[in-house]
Amino acid sequence: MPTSAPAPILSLRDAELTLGGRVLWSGLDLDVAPGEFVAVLGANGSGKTSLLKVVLGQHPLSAGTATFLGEPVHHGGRRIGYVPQQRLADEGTPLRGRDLVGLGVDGHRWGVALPTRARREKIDALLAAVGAEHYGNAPIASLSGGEQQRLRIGQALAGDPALLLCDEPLLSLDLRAQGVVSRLIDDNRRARGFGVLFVTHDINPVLEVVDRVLYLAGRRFRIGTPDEVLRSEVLSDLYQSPVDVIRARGRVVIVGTPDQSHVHGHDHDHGADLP
Ligand SMILES: Nc1ncnc2c1ncn2[C@@H]1O[C@H](COP(=O)(O)OP(=O)(O)OP(=O)(O)O)[C@@H](O)[C@H]1O
Repeated sequence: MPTSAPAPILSLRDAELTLGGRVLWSGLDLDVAPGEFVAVLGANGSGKTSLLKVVLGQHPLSAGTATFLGEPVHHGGRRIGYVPQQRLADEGTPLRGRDLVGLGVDGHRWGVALPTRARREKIDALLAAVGAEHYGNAPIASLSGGEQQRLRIGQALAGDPALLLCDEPLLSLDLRAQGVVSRLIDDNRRARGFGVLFVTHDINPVLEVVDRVLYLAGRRFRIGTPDEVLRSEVLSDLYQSPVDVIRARGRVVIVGTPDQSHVHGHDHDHGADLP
């Protein structure tokens, strides 16, 4: 008997987003299945972060629908984890690693505090899930970018998300930490079955773990596997100008997009992230 595909956790239908009088994208159809890892790529200003904000109920669509677990998306919806685009913690912040994770635990209790011991055990379990048990008591400002990102992911997992939204979580991390954080998200989505919508300007650190890519450019988009989307003819058509996609040593390099800073694959070779 044929088995039917599981219902998507997130569905956008004929979705259009207008911000500041400008249409960022339109006609967007996107389904994210349970456990699926979707990377969101595209030029600066193409509306990647804004897509996450639509899912968070912070930006209303100008047309179409967006549903999460069968209900229209809305602000403050439960079971969506969010790792925001943020720089490293300020020097002098008094928060320890476990306090950061604890904010996630408390944030999902809707005013009903957990007993102290249960709360501590939950935080310990989350620290272990992200491999951060050794620095739970360290002030977060003393931790590396990769260590802080682990804690942020632990915080985002506190609400048992069905969907994890990540906005450039690898920014400012070195190559090794990018690999560690990517694997951590991948391991947890496999173990816990949540879907992932992962905004990134560089596909390479997650190329091996993504199921599909959503590429936004010039109000339009393409969705498919990396092999289907990251092709010269597909991106040239999307950008309406010649773009070359080069595969070299397992990496994808995209050359010729109108947005000059958006060149995948060059940045890490030089050990620095482009903005
Ligand atoms: N609240 C808002 N009101 C008006 N315009 C906005 C608002 N939020 C974002 N924008 C504009 O919408 C466009 C898309 O922004 P967004 O942050 O989604 O792009 P992005 O694809 O994530 O870009 P980047 O790769 O540079 O982070 C930008 O031109 C931005 O200035």
